[in-house]
Amino acid sequence: MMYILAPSLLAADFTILGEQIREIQKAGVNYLHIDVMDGMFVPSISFGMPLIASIRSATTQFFDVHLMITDPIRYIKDFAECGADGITFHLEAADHVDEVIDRIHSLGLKAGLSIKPSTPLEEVYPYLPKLDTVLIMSVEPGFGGQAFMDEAYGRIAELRKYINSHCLPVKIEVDGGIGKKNVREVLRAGADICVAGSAVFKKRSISENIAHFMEAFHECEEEAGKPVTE
Ligand SMILES: O=C(CO)[C@@H](O)[C@H](O)COP(=O)(O)O
Ligand SMILES: [Fe+2]
Repeated sequence: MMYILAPSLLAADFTILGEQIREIQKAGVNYLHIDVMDGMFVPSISFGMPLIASIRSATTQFFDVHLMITDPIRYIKDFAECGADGITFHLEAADHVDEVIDRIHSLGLKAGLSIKPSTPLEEVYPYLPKLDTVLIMSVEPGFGGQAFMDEAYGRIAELRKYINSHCLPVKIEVDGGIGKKNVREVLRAGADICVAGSAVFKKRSISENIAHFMEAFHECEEEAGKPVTE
């Protein structure tokens, strides 16, 4: 099991964005989580295609685009063209979820489906065989820097149990309020990919912050690899 850290660009310092992206890559992290908000599906507006296209030329990292937008099918092609490697959209925002997944795959990208904290987990089950990732929101989507909602642990564990029992290769991504204090619990509950904005970009240096995550990842990887003894 190899865990993935997905630093969320939303918390970056945009005056030195290029430098910060290089620092993440230098620390060995090959993923960037890019939150797109439209002011409709969520109250806030973040950034869109021009920013993604601009940073695309600066890095080979996997661009994990998290669309918090209403009716996402309208923009899948645009996000593919500006450099997304994977697109995750919200189940609550799409009328025809299957169609959006198919559109993402037809453009050669990984497809992810996200649910808000109040959406019943079972609603993603019918789509699991087609998906590359499920993104469990551990905060209300819309803003960085919020506190992790503890109810997410049970949802992650339940989804992990379902995925394993059906032998599905889909990955579990968890987004919102993850830091060095709770990352181990998130992984133990069953996450594969941890999104972290504030905990990567704020307080200490990016490289120190990433080192804390890597330490937790290694510990939990060892734990998970251990034979179970009773
Ligand atoms: O999608 C979202 C928020 O809607 C997230 O990706 C946040 O940007 C994560 O930030 P932190 O909670 O880690 O600060
Ligand atoms: Fe996100």
